[in-house]
Amino acid sequence: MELVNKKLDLEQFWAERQEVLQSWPTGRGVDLEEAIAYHKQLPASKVMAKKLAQGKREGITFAQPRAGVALLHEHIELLRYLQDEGGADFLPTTIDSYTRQNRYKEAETGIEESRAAGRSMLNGFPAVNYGVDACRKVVEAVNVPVQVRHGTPDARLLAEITLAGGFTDFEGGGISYNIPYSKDMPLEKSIRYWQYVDRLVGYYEENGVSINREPFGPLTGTLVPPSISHAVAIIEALLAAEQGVMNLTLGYGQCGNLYQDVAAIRTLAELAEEYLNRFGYSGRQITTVFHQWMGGFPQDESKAFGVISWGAVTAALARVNKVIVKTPHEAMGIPTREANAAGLKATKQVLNMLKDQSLPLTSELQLEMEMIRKETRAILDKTLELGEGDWAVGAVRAFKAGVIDVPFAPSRHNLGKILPARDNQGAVRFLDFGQLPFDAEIRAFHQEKIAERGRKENRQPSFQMVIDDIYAIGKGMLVGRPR
Ligand SMILES: CC[C@H]1O[C@@H](n2cnc3c(N)ncnc32)[C@H](O)[C@@H]1O
Repeated sequence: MELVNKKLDLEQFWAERQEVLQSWPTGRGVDLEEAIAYHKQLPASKVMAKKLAQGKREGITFAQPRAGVALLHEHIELLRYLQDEGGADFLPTTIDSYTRQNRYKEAETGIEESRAAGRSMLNGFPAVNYGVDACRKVVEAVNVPVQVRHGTPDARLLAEITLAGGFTDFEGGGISYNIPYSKDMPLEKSIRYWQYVDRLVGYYEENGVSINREPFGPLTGTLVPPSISHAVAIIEALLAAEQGVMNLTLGYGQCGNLYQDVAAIRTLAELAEEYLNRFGYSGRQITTVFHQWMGGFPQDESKAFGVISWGAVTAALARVNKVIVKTPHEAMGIPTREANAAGLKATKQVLNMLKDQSLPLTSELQLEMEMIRKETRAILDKTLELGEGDWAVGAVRAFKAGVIDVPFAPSRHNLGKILPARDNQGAVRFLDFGQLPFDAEIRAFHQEKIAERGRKENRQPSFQMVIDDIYAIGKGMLVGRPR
């Protein structure tokens, strides 16, 4: 199938839906007209796009955890606990890894093993195996919007079932849920699968139901420079808008330097609006989400709370619409519900204490914003040129050429030539630009910033800095100083 950034026509979409809904027995439980009616009876307090709009109007930064377990009643109890004890403003349903790879048979086994063991033997909620009615039990058991969080390159059936099940937000995208999650899924395929997902959301929107879409901002979550994640997020927003998506939350994973992270959030919304309007997609609701540090965490729970709180401070000062919260069990694995709630409570304490404070627009902040604008525009404009005006084709060709290049990505479709490293203040810079389309001014800026660190550490900038930075936060630092 020739990839083209064009809204799927309904004939094509209906035909494909028959095949998608037959790929697992629970697909038979999806009735789109009935699902639209179900959504229309949901209270506004449970509709993500509406609550985000209210938060954006009132300048509220909402907090949301990640959470998902194998058994339906345990998952419901977990979400209720995170809502009531943790104070979650939005709830997730994190989907298990088998489901993310369309391996529903193994997910089924995982459910049976969990029942036998009396605890979750899956690392998330196997929504496809449970089907529409079970999803509705989850949505009806809580009082806040629930979002599907996962990492699925082919999320067509997962979207059909969870959206019919009353979830009002769906995370991911054809690039952001491929490059960081798969070894060998061609971008032509994953982008095309996500055009289906977005066309489904567009169909809900055309029938009066608002479903929010959230491209996965952090990507590999390890020292990803803002302009790289912004370029991917904005391309996914443009592809989604073409399919009729009207509500988008664009994301960014914390890097750790305050000015750079605040600059990243402020430029993300601004650049998204700029490109969406430039390409004729006006009237979209754009919100932002900040992910607390996505890289290696300290094992020590007190130190982990330090990292979580620093993420909360940055989210508050960036005035981001939503912050995704980490837990003090991050270094160990799936958190207990108490640890998950603790991360939420620490975050909300900081958000509440900072809601009446703001960060002045200092010259450092302005410089970081200007650099991110220049870099992101350079990547996006080159991508469109490679695509000869088509964003989907451009994205595929940009990755092949290394015009978009995600650090530490497992995908063989990612060139993997760039190298990030922190500068002396911990901001993430480029040690190696790979094939990125950056001019001499941008390159000189990064080279000087890293040279400054080299002078301070009395060592030549090298790959060793990258390695030191990857382990730094887990060891209680930000910049990976030499021992
Ligand atoms: C994107 C990776 C992030 O998702 C988190 N995560 C993945 N699965 C779950 C899960 N089932 N419950 C809570 N957190 C989870 C993981 O700890 C990491 O912070």
